Amino acid sequence: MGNASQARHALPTTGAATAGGARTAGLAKVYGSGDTAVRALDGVSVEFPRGRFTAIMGPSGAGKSTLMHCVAGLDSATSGQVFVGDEELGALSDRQLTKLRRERIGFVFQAFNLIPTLTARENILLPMTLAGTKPDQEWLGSIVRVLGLGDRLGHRPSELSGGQQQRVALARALATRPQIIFADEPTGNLDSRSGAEVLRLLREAVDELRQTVAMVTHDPVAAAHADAVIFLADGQVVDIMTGPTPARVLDRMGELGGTS
Ligand SMILES: Nc1ncnc2c1ncn2[C@@H]1O[C@H](COP(=O)(O)OP(=O)(O)OP(=O)(O)O)[C@@H](O)[C@H]1O
Repeated sequence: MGNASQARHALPTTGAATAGGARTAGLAKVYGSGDTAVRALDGVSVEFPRGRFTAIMGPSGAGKSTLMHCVAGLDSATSGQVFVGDEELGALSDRQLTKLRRERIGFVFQAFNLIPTLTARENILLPMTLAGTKPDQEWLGSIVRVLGLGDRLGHRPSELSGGQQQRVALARALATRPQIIFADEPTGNLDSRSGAEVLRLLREAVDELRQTVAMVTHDPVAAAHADAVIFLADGQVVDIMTGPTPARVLDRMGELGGTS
């Protein structure tokens, strides 16, 4: 894998790749009402800085998925604000939000979510096929090179290992040069070797392709690949750890009451 600064020079720089990451200001999310209301997020102000890899951790029910869904525009805030780049999501119409999600946000899921009848190449190009836009061949070439998918592009998901399928899913997320990629337990369905490979590639997407990544995980080893870890508990940010190591993350999770 080439030298990071060389790769940076070799890559084209377009608007989407250089615009800001995402952030929230006083974000609150309440599900339901009255006696059954659940305050899933309670005044969360966090930043997912451009070109950085941020992990989100916390005990079960802490609000990790809710935070990710609100920042990704999949769920609306009850109060407070979410910004993707300069765009405040609450100010957008449904149509604008759908467009922003399609063009500026990438998703990587635990379950890969590839279309079984399409080849790896067709899966990677699917967001652009749906949007009727042309792929940037230079950018696609960079992605395929970094992810090591060159000899797998003609295969269908059933002909690929779990790790290879997740690499295709990551390539699909990167293909539109999103402003931010959300990864939800991306190694949850992988053996430890394939999981480590996917984490290394997420790291390279940040270091070599200058992408912004936010990842929800329960795994301290996975979180240690990030530049910073946001810890949530009961819908609030209780800590932000920079330069995480598995041991420090594990300790902090222990204090918060468990690793899941
Ligand atoms: N659609 C919903 N309706 C009602 N309550 C919800 C809904 N989604 C989440 N909640 C509640 O909001 C709180 C936060 O849930 P969330 O899924 O964000 O937590 P999490 O940290 O991702 O948990 P886990 O690690 O178990 O996935 C929980 O109490 C959950 O039960």
